[in-house]
Amino acid sequence: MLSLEVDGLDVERGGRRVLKDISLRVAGCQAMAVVGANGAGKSTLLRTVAGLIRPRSGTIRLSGVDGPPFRAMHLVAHQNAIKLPLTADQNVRFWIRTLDAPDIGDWSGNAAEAAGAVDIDASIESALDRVGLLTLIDTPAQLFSQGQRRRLALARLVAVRRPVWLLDEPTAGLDAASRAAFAALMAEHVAGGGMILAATHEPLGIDTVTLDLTSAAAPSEDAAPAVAEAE
Ligand SMILES: Nc1ncnc2c1ncn2[C@@H]1O[C@H](COP(=O)(O)OP(=O)(O)OP(=O)(O)O)[C@@H](O)[C@H]1O
Repeated sequence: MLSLEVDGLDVERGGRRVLKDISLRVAGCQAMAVVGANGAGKSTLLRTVAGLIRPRSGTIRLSGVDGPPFRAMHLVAHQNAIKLPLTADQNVRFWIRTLDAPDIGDWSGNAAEAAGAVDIDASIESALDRVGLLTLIDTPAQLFSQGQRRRLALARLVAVRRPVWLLDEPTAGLDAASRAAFAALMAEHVAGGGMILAATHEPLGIDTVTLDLTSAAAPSEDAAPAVAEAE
């Protein structure tokens, strides 16, 4: 059973305590919205769970997948991580070739996918279609608007199936129709056994449990630990 458990996480950045005693539990089929004021530590939490920041103390345990945890996760951060001179097709093709991880096991129950039996061209088209970019498949990303660049970044989630989505303000810059389409995508991911941990300032349009980091932004010694449990 897919499960993410974070216990007693303390993180310092620039010599300052940013997260203090954060604990959370999320299982497969669940989504958690991480909320809080600017600077509360939402991005820091996602980056720490992704293994990009070493915590001062605390534990992060992902169970229910084979192989190293980072290969089971997608982090879509503020930076879109797309290659501007490449077309939409070439960007998605690059992700499939570099990020595909058949060694994480059959977490979604799709044995063909887990065995790597996928058609790359079909995967690219389907991913771009899901984010409304199929008509721009051969257009270089540098000609895309900011919202289109964000949608291309999100296409990675469809093109390369990974069970844990760490999303940093995923709907920033998206219009209403794109937000609704992405909400449908997140709902499908969760219904298929996946997990979402999303930092956000706005409702995601799916069922979530909430972890509010506001109290962690200026921790005092007697502050209650921030704990969220997904039921
Ligand atoms: N690279 C860094 N070096 C030092 N301090 C940092 C760094 N990045 C962030 N911080 C500090 O860590 C704290 C938390 O930042 P973080 O980006 O995690 O907040 P956030 O809740 O995601 O904010 P926002 O809602 O504005 O995106 C802030 O006080 C910030 O100044």
